[in-house]
Amino acid sequence: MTNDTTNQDLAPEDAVAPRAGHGASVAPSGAKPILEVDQLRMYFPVKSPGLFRRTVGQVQAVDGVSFQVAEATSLGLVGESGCGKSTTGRLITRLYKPTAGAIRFEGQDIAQAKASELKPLRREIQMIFQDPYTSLNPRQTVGSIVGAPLAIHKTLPKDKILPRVQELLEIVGLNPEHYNRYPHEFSGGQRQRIGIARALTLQPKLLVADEPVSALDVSIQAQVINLLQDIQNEFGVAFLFIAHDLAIVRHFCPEIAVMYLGKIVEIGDRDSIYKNAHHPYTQALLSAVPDVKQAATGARIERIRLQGDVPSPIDPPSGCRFRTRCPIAQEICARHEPPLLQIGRRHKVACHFPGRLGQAPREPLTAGLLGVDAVGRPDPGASPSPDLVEQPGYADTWFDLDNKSIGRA
Ligand SMILES: Nc1ncnc2c1ncn2[C@@H]1O[C@H](COP(=O)(O)OP(=O)(O)OP(=O)(O)O)[C@@H](O)[C@H]1O
Repeated sequence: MTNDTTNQDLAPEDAVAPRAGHGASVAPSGAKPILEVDQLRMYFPVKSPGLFRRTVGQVQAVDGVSFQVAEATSLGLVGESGCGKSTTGRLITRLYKPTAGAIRFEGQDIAQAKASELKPLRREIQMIFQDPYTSLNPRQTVGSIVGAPLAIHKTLPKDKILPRVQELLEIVGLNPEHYNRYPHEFSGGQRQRIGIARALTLQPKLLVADEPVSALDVSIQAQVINLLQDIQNEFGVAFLFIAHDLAIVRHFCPEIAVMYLGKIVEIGDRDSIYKNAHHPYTQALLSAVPDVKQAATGARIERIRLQGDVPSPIDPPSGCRFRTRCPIAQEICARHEPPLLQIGRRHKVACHFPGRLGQAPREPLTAGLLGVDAVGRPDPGASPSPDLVEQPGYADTWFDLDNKSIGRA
């Protein structure tokens, strides 16, 4: 069995596009955050070759990232390869211990929790991996793969494990009688379903899905996304959904964070990101999303091709990390890192010149807040605003760029 679309055992969602009932998901208003990430940092040491292996530098993989994920909803984390998405996911599941920052799960900071304290947490937060070929042990049957967490955590008596495994296989659209088969007997899409069943075994409250469909055939991707949507609707699981492009998370995630070189450059609800992006990097990513409607009206924005490569996170550019590839960068961008400013009810952007595509302001909007002049030199008559401390989530007031005033919820 290697082809999902010809497999009779699959759930009947063979359409590529999200099927009826799978309209874009909406975040419930006022939902409580289940996860709060606050100024999270992960620096990997770079060692010299040879016997003594001294630390000669640091890979700043994640550098001061803050966001919230509300209960039973999804945050999409998007950016090019190497921007720190997977590291963020691995920090939240505590496969890595962060260099600094807080990870509050249901209000409790787990960032520095010890191994013994992490055991109960492993039930609540689970991960779905990108590659369904390498993430399943080829020598174990599907039954033992999916049932292993139950055996480890001793949550069920032995004779109840198989019925639970079969129930889980059914939930993910696989034949419950196939529990004694091996991973190689399944196609890529089916293996990813096995990985999803395994992640669901302990009824987690949060799933970190690290590019869960990127390794799958395009025709299978929508089926797996529909399955994740069904799981969210049925069990109320929250998702951190990691993806490298904005097309994949569009229907699934009511809220999206865009990362570049270890930092969040823009975060907001779906409309703010897809219809009202204010960061040149988000705009470039969006210009690569095929949009049928825009193409039909002839209004499709031209593809923005960014110059050069992503710089090394060992030695990132000064000031704004995107400036070396940014089409609108000016002097201030090399001198100061732009703060992640709230510019709408649920919209934040980290740019000195935030604006809709082609409408960036000429003067930096951040100069006054940073206490500097237009090119970023210290302004003797000004001092940095105390409001610049970045918080996860959104405040009740923001900088309304259109009206040049304070907006209020
Ligand atoms: N264990 C590690 N040791 C050293 N550097 C690492 C380690 N893991 C990741 N990095 C580096 O950290 C940066 C961020 O990597 P990460 O895998 O988080 O990015 P990503 O956006 O998920 O990329 P991809 O989509 O390619 O997985 C990269 O420069 C990567 O080389």
